[in-house]
Parts: sequence; structure tokens; C-alpha cells
Amino acid sequence: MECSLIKPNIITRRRNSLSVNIFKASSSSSSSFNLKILSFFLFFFLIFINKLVSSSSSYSITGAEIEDIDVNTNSLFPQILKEEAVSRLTELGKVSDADHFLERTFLSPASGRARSVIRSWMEDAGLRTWVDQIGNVHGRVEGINATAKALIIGSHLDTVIDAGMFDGSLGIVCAVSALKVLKINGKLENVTRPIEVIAFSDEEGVRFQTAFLGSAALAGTLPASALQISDKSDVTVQDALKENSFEGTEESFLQLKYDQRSVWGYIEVHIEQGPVLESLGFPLGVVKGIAGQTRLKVTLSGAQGHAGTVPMAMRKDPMTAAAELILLLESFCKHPENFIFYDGQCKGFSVESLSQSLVCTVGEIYSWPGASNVIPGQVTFTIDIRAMDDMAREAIIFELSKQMYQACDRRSVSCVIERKHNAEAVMCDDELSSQLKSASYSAMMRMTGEIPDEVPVLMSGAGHDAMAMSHISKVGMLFVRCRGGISHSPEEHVSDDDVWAAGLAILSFLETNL
Ligand SMILES: NC(=O)NC(NC(N)=O)C(=O)[O-]
Ligand SMILES: [Mn+2]
Ligand SMILES: [Mn+2]
Repeated sequence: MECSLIKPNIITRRRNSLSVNIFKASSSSSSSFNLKILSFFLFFFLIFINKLVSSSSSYSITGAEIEDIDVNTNSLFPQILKEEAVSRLTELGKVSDADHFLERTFLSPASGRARSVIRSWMEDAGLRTWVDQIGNVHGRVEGINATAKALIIGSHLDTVIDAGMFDGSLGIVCAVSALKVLKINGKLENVTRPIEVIAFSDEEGVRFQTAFLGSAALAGTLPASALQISDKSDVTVQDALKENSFEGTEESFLQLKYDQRSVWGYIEVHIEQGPVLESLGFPLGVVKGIAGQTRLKVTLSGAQGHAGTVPMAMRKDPMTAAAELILLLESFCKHPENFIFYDGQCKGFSVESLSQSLVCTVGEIYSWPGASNVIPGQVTFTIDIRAMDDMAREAIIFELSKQMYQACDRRSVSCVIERKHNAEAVMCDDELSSQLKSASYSAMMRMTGEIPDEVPVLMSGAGHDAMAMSHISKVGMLFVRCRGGISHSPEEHVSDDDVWAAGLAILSFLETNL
């Protein structure tokens, strides 16, 4: 018997002539479903193994490799990879649109200042720089063969609201620092293929609710119609581009796409944003895969009225409807096994793995008109939903939407569910991952003078520019330990030594592979 989720492909819905919702059919097959579930289990298995193994683990490194590693501190470039990198992160962490917290959304005034600062650091590292027509900052060195396929190293310069200073910035700063070391060593001009560092203009998707605008434009996965997406103030992407002196035309937008034949690979260093590396006692880890994600916008419209005069039984209150829907979402994501069903033999196995990777969040909610003595006329909230398995995510979205509409019907409230963003799960390339693993291993050995345990391998619940870049390139990612697993918060912290380890790992990767 086939083992697959029972799910319909398309849901269409109309209500009060307001709502039309079409959910895309998932193209995942049940075999890829099983594969992802398997890799999910592999992740926990590897963490388990990591806990067990000692320095005599199965990871082999030869005597020659150990001798090659110079543990002289000066060869570790602490002034550049640690002190300067940390001071740059601190500087960038102050480039904000808000006075008392860090906020740097796509094409905001602060993002313009961040572009200039990052560009000057790239130039300081000996790179040729430019800013493209969607605000991505590029720094490139051609090396000895300008026509060879390029290695791209990237991360993003935008932030969430009330952000920490490492999410995105860490990857940019560490990459630039590693290239600066190559410049000082006189190796930069001799790299065997072009290296391009890119600081992407939008990964968080805070302003336009659709993420990866910078990297997806480069990967060619964004249609030109994305120019017409508008933010909360009804400013379109096109308006925002023009306000920032970019062309903002369809032509300039479509020209951003990189020819995939010109790209060799994409690597990204990123703060882990979770607690795994800290719990394992490792500064660095290799990313095996990245969970798929969907963002929905739910708009509930009821009957606006007087808080003192309308009897409870006669209300059509979108706020209480929102409360019910949000709790329904929480039940779905805590216990998906109660809401979606599997046929036949895979029961148990798939449900269990889904409930471990599925996470759902309502992070934004607005009410109109927003006054304490007014029954709201309209409430809007967002849903962020992620899982390692794309098909399971689609099944949850389908069933959740169905039950949300039913709840709204019972309350005589109109409901519109729009899909604002979608990114399928991505697996990292095996070869790049093992190169990054060796680079991390060697960085740790160079820093401590000891042979470390095997570098952990972990999955990412957070989204990354690597997801967009995977459409034109093989991708690999390194995670850097963070304090308490905290991110998307001003409490986010990476120790100075771990910043150093990350820079040194990129340097080792470049020295070994280019
Ligand atoms: N690394 C991130 O914080 N990424 C975030 N942004 C996107 N687009 O995924 C997220 O929400 O996970
Ligand atoms: Mn983030
Ligand atoms: Mn990020």
C-alpha cells in the first residue's frame, strides 16, 4: 500500500463575494516525502551520535593535515577575523531606522546607510564593488580565471523589528574579513575562480511580507509582478526602488537574474538561532537542510459597533473570531495527528516526524479602528508555518484553512486567507557540506590546538537566502553557535571567539578549495 498523506490539491473559496483563495498544489511526491522524513530522523540521530562520540570518533584526519595546521596565534588573524569583525558587527548593529532598537527593513533609510558601510568594507578587502538594481551589495575578485564559475558567499543586510545584530550581518562580515586576510596574504588575486560576496537587501520579508526579495531576484524566481507588491503604507516595491534612486522598471528587475552557468556554488554563514550547537558545546555546525515556509495573511471582517450597546449574542466580532482561529492554529501545530491523516503503513512514523518539525506563529495582528470602546470592524493577522516536509505543510494549510472558514461561518464573520510567501524545503549539497565540515574542523583545531569531535550536522527551521540561491546553484551553510539559542531579539549574541571561528572557517574553506 502506498504511504502518503491524504490531501486534496486545490482549495477554492468564496464568501460574501469578498474571498477568493487558491492554494497551489504541492508537487512533492510521497517518495520525496519519505526521504525528507528520513533525513529529519537522521538529524536527530546525528545529534545523538555527536553526544556519544569522543575525540577518537570516526571522523578521520591524517597526520599530515594536523602538521599543516599552524597554531601560531598570528596566523589566525585575530585582529581581522575577531577584533575588527566584532567591531564591524557592533557598528552595523547601530545602523537602524529606530532610535532605541535595531530595525532595518528592505529599502529603508538605514538600509541605504548599511549598503554604504558594507561596500566600504568590501573595498577595504580588495574587492570590486557595486550595488545592483534591487539594493544587493556585491564585492568581487576575479582571481586568475575571470571566466570560471564563481563562488558566491552571501547573507542579508536587512533585519526584523527589534532585531539582534548577528542575524544576516554575521555572514556578511565574516566573509569580508576572510577575504581581507587573503588580500593581506597576497593570495586574493590568485584564487582559481571568481569569488563574489553578496549582502542581500531582503531576506526577512518584514516590509512586503514576501521574503528573499534580494536573493530571489538574483535567482530569477521572482516575477516582474513582484514590483507591484505593496507594504502597509501602500508603497509598492517599485515605488520604494525609485525612492532609493533605483530604476524600478521591469527590465531592470529581470536583468538581475544570474546565469546559473556562471555560478559554481553558494555558501552562507549564519547564526544558528537555536540551541543545538550550544547544547553540544560546538562553535560551528554544518546545515543539512532548511525547512519549507509559508506566510499567510488572514483578514476577518465583521460588524463594527459600539462596545457598550451591542448585546453579545448580536455581535459579529472579528477579534473574538481571530482569537478562536489563533488557538485553532496552535492546536493544529501542537497535535497535527489530530487534524491530518495518513493512509496505510506509514502511520505513526510520518505523524511523529511531522509533529517534531512543524511550527506555527502569529506574529502580527491589527484591529480596525483599534479603540477600546469600539467592536472592531476588521482584524488582520499573519500566520508563519514551517515544516521539513513540503507536502505535510501543504496538507496542514489546506485543512487549517478549511476549519478556519468553518469557524468564521459559525460566527458570521467574513474570512479571506491569502498566501503571501512560500518557499519549499531545501537540502544542502553533500560535497559543499563536507568541505564546510572540514573547514570548520580545521578552524576549531587551529584555534584550540586540539583535535575536536566531529562537527555537528543540523537542520534549519529558519529560512535563508540559500533557499533562493538553491534555484541556480548548489548551496552549503555553516551555523554559528549563539547564546541561549535566542534570535530575532536584541538578546541575540555570538561570542567574539565564535565570530573568529566562523571567519577562520571561511578562510580555511577558501584556502583549501580555491
Ligand atoms: N534566518 C532567519 O531568521 N530567517 C527568517 N526569514 C526568512 N525569510 O525565513 C526566518 O523567519 O526564519
Ligand atoms: Mn532573521
Ligand atoms: Mn537571517
